[in-house]
Amino acid sequence: MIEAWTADEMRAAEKPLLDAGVPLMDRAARALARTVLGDIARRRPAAGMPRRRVAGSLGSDGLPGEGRVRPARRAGTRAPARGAAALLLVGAGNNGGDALFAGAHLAREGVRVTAVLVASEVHAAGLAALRAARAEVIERSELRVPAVVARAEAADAVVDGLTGAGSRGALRPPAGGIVRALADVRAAAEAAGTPWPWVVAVDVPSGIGVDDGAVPGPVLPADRTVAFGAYKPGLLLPPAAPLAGSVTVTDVGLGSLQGPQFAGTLRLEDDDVAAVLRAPGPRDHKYTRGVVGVVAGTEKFPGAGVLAAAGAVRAGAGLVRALGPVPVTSQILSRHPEAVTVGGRVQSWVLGPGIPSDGSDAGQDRRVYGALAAVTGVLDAEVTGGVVPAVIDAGAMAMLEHRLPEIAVLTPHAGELATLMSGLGHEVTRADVEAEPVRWARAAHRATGATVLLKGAVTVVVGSGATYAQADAPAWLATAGAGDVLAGILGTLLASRAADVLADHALTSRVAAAAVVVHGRAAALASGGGPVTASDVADAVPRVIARILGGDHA
Ligand SMILES: NC(=O)C1=CN([C@@H]2O[C@H](COP(=O)(O)OP(=O)(O)OC[C@H]3O[C@@H](n4cnc5c(N)ncnc54)[C@H](O)[C@@H]3O)[C@@H](O)[C@H]2O)[C@@H](O)CC1
Ligand SMILES: Nc1ncnc2c1ncn2[C@@H]1O[C@H](COP(=O)(O)OP(=O)(O)O)[C@@H](O)[C@H]1O
Ligand SMILES: [K+]
Repeated sequence: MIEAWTADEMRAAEKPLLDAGVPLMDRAARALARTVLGDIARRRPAAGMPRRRVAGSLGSDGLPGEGRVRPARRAGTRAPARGAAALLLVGAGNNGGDALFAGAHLAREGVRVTAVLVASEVHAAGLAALRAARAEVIERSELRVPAVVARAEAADAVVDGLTGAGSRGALRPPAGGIVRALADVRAAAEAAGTPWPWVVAVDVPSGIGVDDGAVPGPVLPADRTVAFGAYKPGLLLPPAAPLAGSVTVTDVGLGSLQGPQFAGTLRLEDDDVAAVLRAPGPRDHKYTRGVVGVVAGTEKFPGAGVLAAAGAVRAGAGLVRALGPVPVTSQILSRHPEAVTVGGRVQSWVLGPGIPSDGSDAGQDRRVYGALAAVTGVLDAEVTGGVVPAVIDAGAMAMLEHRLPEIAVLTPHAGELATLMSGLGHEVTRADVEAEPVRWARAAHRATGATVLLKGAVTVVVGSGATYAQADAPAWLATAGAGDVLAGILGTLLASRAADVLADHALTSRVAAAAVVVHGRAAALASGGGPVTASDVADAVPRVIARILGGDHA
């Protein structure tokens, strides 16, 4: 499990260490420099490769004689980053201090380092160390944006040490102007397929909301972020998370300290998902494993029913009851003959994929209302079979009449969340939700009572406890029907854990996050770097679950 620490939690944890004289910044800077050196070396294979050295002249055949070839030096024994250029963007605080000390290490390794001081006062000891290592310094008073951009373009690596955990709001000038210019040039280079230096962010990409993942102004997207001590929430949460590139957490000595007291922002890893998945034992039978009721698909959109059923079946439901008009259920049966199309008790519901709320659905809306009565407990258990968890997707989100329990999971994408919240009296557009997904997912949880799973490149799950932020899927997953498969997978996981989530409603968000991981991993496995269909994703689910349960992580 990845557990993020907020800026305040980091400060509280580091204080006793700093008071005791633990050299946190020195450790941070060394780790940062090591990472930058490694990245530069990897990106300059010619410099890092062992080189055979030929002595004397060639033989008459044009080849050097064996005796005249000196053995290659082992890779890594030369300083592969020697002669490379690094540009440091240095802000006023400790984040800039980390960059300056790291720059001194880089300069001693033979890297040509230029530090751009973006504040009039920077970390004094760091600047002294950098000057002692004979790096070049561009003072705040000499700053010209075009010249900084030109330096960046000529560099092998850019180290972003403008702001870290002490950042507040959008980057102010001149940092903001420089970052906007660099981000624009980077975007243009990427669009044109031209090379651009490797960007390493110190602790966080400067300008992101450290605690909430906001992107209030310009941010230079990083290829790698070297985070000190722990992930910060903004490295996990959208929309900032993708700007961090790949995140390396460096232990600066906080490792043994207690983490956050309250569950804040979490990301599940495979071991955590394995603990949620319930593999059947010898005493299990299909009813103990969990029966999933699927009300999905209409004559207009039968495929959504097929895909939701596929997700449920492939994720290991004991039984899937697919309910709907014959033209839908016959298609589901032809693809999934193991499903049954008669009603009966279920341990979870999957409601809404492929059901428009325009009255054209041959009774699917009535089935959804009936199931929602079971989920909310507004009808007697003797009528409904009792309260069970549910996935409420697509059209079913427009049919809510009562406050929901946390065991109900709403699964909107940003557009659907905007519609849902607008219906509840909040003026909110899709763009608003995309700009502040966690804020609006939390608002939806408060307004409806349900667990809210907001889909996107980073999917967030919000209930009464921690916020989960999962980024397990390739962008190829953004394809029609992928959400229907997720609804089915989640229905099966909720059915298998129904007793647990009924006993502790707050567990629902963890089960939902686990379903997102299974779905994302299945997309990655099915994709292999290329396009996927929603059906491919469903087909890959059994292999992904086997790998996760077997500890053979996909
Ligand atoms: N917690 C840890 O374990 C460690 C933390 N260290 C570093 O310390 C950093 C935190 O240092 P600080 O508390 O000094 O904070 P920062 O270095 O993040 O930033 C504070 C400075 O940035 C300026 N600033 C803030 N918001 C700005 C904005 N929007 N536009 C322009 N300037 C802005 C402030 O005026 C202030 O001068 C961490 O991110 C990390 O890099 C490391 O040195 C050592 C290990
Ligand atoms: N850029 C992206 N990268 C990774 N996954 C994505 C991206 N965009 C969307 N997804 C995922 O693809 C799925 C799309 O689901 P949804 O929007 O409900 O589509 P549909 O209604 O067609 O099934 C969700 O699981 C979502 O998290
Ligand atoms: K930074």
